Amino acid sequence: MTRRFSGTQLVIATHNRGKLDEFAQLLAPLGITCTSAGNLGLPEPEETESTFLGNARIKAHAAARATSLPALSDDSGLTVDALDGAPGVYTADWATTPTGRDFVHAMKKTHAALAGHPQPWTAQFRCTLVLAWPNGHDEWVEGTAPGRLVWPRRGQDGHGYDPMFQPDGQTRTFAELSAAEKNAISHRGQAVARMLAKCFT
Ligand SMILES: O=c1nc[nH]c2c1ncn2[C@H]1C[C@H](O)[C@@H](COP(=O)(O)OP(=O)(O)OP(=O)(O)O)O1
Ligand SMILES: [Mg+2]
Repeated sequence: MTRRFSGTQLVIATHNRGKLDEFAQLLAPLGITCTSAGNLGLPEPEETESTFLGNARIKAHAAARATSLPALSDDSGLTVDALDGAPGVYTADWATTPTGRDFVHAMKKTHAALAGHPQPWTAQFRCTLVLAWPNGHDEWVEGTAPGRLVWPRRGQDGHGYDPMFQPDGQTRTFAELSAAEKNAISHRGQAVARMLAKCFT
């Protein structure tokens, strides 16, 4: 049986500021109090699974256990068709440098991997959301945003790989869209809509 959320407090199980800002906007209509794992100072769990769902479960259950509150996690990434789905669950790892995460580095690495591959460089942003309760129950949904990678990268807004991702039906990249425009079509926006329909109605 699908379990429904009936509380007044929810932990967003992320340490990513860009995701958190998007969740704040997407969940604002619910009128519930949201805190985040990052702002609570919870440790960032190791993402040791090989699927988005597996890693989303790790993050949601860790935060739910630590806070005794329901927790919503997001595991997401970019799958590039010409790269057989890479970077996929390793999308964040491609940003790793000796001095921390650097998404300009990650985008350059992605562009370099596409050398010799004909355009369009079709790709998808994918998001799996897990809502976990302290007793160990969870519910999950997915969202996908199809599009293509562009180079040079364009736009100042957004986060992560947004400047090199142009969603289908748009001439602008995610980083050139307003937050509301991105949320209306993004992998995360679609997954949140599905989670709201599944567990918050
Ligand atoms: O809308 C997006 N716009 C641009 N880039 C994005 C987006 N959504 C995911 N991404 C990229 C960033 C990160 O490199 C990876 C997710 O990795 P992922 O482990 O799920 O997130 P994270 O480590 O940044 O934060 P956390 O695990 O604390 O939620 O995909
Ligand atoms: Mg992560």
